[in-house]
Amino acid sequence: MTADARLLPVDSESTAALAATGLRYGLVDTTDRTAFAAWDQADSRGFHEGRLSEQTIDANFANLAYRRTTGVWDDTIPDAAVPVATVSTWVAELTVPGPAIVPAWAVSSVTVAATHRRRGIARALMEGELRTAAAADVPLAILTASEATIYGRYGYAPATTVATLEVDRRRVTWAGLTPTGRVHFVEPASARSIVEEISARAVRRIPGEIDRWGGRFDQHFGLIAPDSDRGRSIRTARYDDADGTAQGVVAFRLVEQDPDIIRLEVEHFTATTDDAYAGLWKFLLEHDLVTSIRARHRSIDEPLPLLLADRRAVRWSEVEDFLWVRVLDPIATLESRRYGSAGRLDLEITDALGFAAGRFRLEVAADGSASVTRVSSVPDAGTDAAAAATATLSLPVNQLGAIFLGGIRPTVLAAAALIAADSPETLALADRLFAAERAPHLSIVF
Ligand SMILES: CC(=O)SCCNC(=O)CCNC(=O)[C@H](O)C(C)(C)COP(=O)(O)OP(=O)(O)OC[C@H]1O[C@@H](n2cnc3c(N)ncnc32)[C@H](O)[C@@H]1OP(=O)(O)O
Repeated sequence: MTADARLLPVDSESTAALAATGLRYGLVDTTDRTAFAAWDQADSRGFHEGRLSEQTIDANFANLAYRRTTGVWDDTIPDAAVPVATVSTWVAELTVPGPAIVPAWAVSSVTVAATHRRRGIARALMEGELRTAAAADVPLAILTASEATIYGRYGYAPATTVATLEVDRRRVTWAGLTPTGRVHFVEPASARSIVEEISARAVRRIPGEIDRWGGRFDQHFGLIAPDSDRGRSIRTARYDDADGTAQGVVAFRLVEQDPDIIRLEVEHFTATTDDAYAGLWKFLLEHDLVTSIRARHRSIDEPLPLLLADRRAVRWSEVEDFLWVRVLDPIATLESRRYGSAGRLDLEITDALGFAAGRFRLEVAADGSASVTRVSSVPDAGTDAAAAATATLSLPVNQLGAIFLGGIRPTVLAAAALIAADSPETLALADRLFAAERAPHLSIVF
């Protein structure tokens, strides 16, 4: 794999397709602040956000310059320095069941200007980035989607689910374990100075999480504009275990909707242990005067309700698809994770873009490790008795991405006719194999 994906040239096929319509596809020089600022403003406009302040551009320039930053320019428009389309990508570390880590081509900032939409620009960019990722030997691509209808056509499918959690604090009686450590209020800059190390440990425990970048913590902790109303409203606290080692960080703000209704909004929550998880939640719930606590992008199998005397004090809403996965290399992708049981399964994969198409044999050992080989798509029973006898799951590449992290069972996808198995036993085997140690969860938008 390339050491610096940022510098790989843009895909030649997409360059030619866009040039045929008078558009120029290229990389942004992320050492050039002026060029980066034009791209950053286009990205913000594409997401219907306001003009970025110089302070925000400075922060993005400092934090996001490591990414592969691409744009499409139309030299015939008045403000030709501002791209009419944007995408940024980087090689992230995705945690997979095991847990283990696999490099993933993270795709973000996909925008096309309202003046240039629906003429194939996004398709050229999405397909171009997939070809670049595959050529760089990155086994899969990932994204979080603004709409659920955009990315299936490129071979992505949702692999994790998130929900918003809201606690009615007046109903709370703590009934869970007694945390062994202590919570300390710390200033945001102090929390920021320790969170990277704590977060690195936390995300490696949870399939579906990716490694973080500094700017995301700055946002959560209000440090991009610390003197703004939002910056000043952020409170941060640290959880130290019984030995005094920091094991968690939380950032939150209090929103007064009415003198009698005060909501505590969780902006950031990292815990590396069950003890730290309980300690930080107990602390948040112990805020007198607060009526409710709201946290977005939480896992659907949070233990929080089980720590309270009245589990219905916790309500869930906005249960949505979150991390989308697109497999490019089935062998490297499937071999990167551990499986729920031993067994052998053939996967007959279709892929309109060609990357992952073929028949692949997944053989899982007793320790959950896998070896994957490409086998003939048309097995000859005479010469390949194993292929003829092997349980076979037939699926489009999207659905391979869906089941990869163990977030949805093959049986459920088969019930929706999205995948097919040669027998009910094959489906049951696929369910057992792809089961993960916990529900996969990504807790940030990117
Ligand atoms: C990972 C992320 O960054 S998620 C963020 C995505 N971006 C946004 O939501 C910002 C606002 N939206 C936009 O900027 C644009 O509308 C985009 C990027 C979603 C689409 O850009 P366009 O250049 O118009 O798309 P393009 O013309 O290439 O369309 C390609 C295909 O996607 C379809 N499509 C495009 N946008 C949408 C949409 N919003 N919903 C459903 N289908 C869509 C098109 O119909 C077309 O279908 P087909 O080729 O299968 O017939």
